Amino acid sequence: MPLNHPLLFKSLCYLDGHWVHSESGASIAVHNPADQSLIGHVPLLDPAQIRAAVDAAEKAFPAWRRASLDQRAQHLRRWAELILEHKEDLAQILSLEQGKPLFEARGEIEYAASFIPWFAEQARRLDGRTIPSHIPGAHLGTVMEPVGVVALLTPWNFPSAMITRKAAAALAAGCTLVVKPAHETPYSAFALAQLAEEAGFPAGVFNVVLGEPQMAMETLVRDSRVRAVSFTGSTRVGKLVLQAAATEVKKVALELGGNAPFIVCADADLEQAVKFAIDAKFQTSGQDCCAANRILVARELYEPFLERFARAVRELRVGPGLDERSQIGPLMHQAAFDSTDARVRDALDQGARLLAGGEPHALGGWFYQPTLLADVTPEMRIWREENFAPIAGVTPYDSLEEAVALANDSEYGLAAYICSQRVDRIWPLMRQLEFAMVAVNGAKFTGHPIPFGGMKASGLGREGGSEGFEPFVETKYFCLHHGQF
Ligand SMILES: NC(=O)c1ccc[n+]([C@@H]2O[C@H](COP(=O)([O-])OP(=O)(O)OC[C@H]3O[C@@H](n4cnc5c(N)ncnc54)[C@H](O)[C@@H]3O)[C@@H](O)[C@H]2O)c1
Ligand SMILES: N[C@@H](CC=O)C(=O)O
Repeated sequence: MPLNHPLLFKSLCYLDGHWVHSESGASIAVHNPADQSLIGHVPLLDPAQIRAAVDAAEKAFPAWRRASLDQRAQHLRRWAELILEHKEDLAQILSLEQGKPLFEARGEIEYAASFIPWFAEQARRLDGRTIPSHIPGAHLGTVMEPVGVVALLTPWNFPSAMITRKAAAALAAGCTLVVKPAHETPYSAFALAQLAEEAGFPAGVFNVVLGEPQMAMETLVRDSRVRAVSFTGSTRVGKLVLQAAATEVKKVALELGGNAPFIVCADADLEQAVKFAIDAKFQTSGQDCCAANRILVARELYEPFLERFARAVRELRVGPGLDERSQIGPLMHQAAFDSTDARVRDALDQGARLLAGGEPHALGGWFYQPTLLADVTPEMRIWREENFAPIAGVTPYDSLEEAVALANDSEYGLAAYICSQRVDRIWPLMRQLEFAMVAVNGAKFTGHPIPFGGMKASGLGREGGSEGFEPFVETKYFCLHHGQF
């Protein structure tokens, strides 16, 4: 792939300011999900090399935490500038390895960069407080301290933004870090490390490792020097991270799966609701934790909504992410493709009505037709499981009470959507939904200033917003006995 900045395409891990191979020689192949062609091989480090990354981060921590906020912010701002300067190259790399359409890849790079200056600035407000004393002759207060070395474990669906959303907060707070990206999409992580190096971060502050996933996670999480772990990925693996962290006592932040309900109220503007549903369901080709997976439509609007929605789904253009015309890319791997098809078959076997798609796409490989299934019921896999694919399921409801009960019928609690023009409906609905983020009349709601996260099996903690510092800082209380003068 011709890049303006060829050094951004790196096939090595980044450890203590050096680009390293695996000492054991182990590596893993990375494929383009659009055609399964080989992109390259990347090193799989062994536990000793992963511990060496923690050594490096530990060694770099004292100087990094002592640096002034402005010194840290200077590196962070330069990193963000470089990311934006090389947006096109980064988007090409991202689309090549992840498969998302280029317009979304460019959007992800802007999104990824946006967290960095924001946290650099927001760190100015990591202030403590004074406490009116209950002890005679003592002065009481708090200061915020960085926790130390942190491990950041990230998924393949947002290979750049899930790193910067964590790393910007951790670095601005004064922590040093080890990133372990998904092995399906390591090149975006290595490119971010290359730009971190160019931005002048001292050696050891920012490290990127890869290894066999469970071993790498356990090596990092069970290391007592790693004081916090921030994980984004599936609920299944999130539980493993929580178990591993339990052997140590450390901070854990989990950003996990979702199964978003999308409620179309009887008063909704139909055309707007259809557009909003297309955006909310088919972003990231449906491989998005916030994807609108359970679309609930008031019975009186059900058939007109389905007719318009089916037309819009059929118009979605499927193709390789690197083709500028594509709106929907391939699924990430064979397992995702197989489970997508199995969920469609299961829904059809149980009586769902097929209104669009329903088959593997003619492009072959891991492309699947954008699919619309009506009359979906809670017994179907497509309802119960996180539906990480370009497949929409729609269900009618007869009362708002029923809509709330259906919406909350999920182990997940990440994002939810409401379409209505009536504030007397929106407000009570918003309050009753057991979801941590609710978007009303629009699919775009994420961004650097918001507390992104989930309740129930969707996670612990929040990322972005001022809440995003929480995993990376400790409140230290002091009691200074100064006598009576
Ligand atoms: N809540 C959020 O902010 C958010 C954002 C993006 C993705 N996600 C979720 O991520 C999931 C998709 O991403 P994914 O498939 O990469 O998730 P995943 O859980 O399979 O992988 C996430 C990370 O865990 C590692 N991993 C995989 N198996 C492991 C194991 N057995 N032990 C230790 N580590 C392991 C992977 O290499 C990767 O780095 C979806 O569930 C999606 O909803 C959530
Ligand atoms: N869309 C989410 C990522 C979920 O997969 C985000 O904005 O962080």
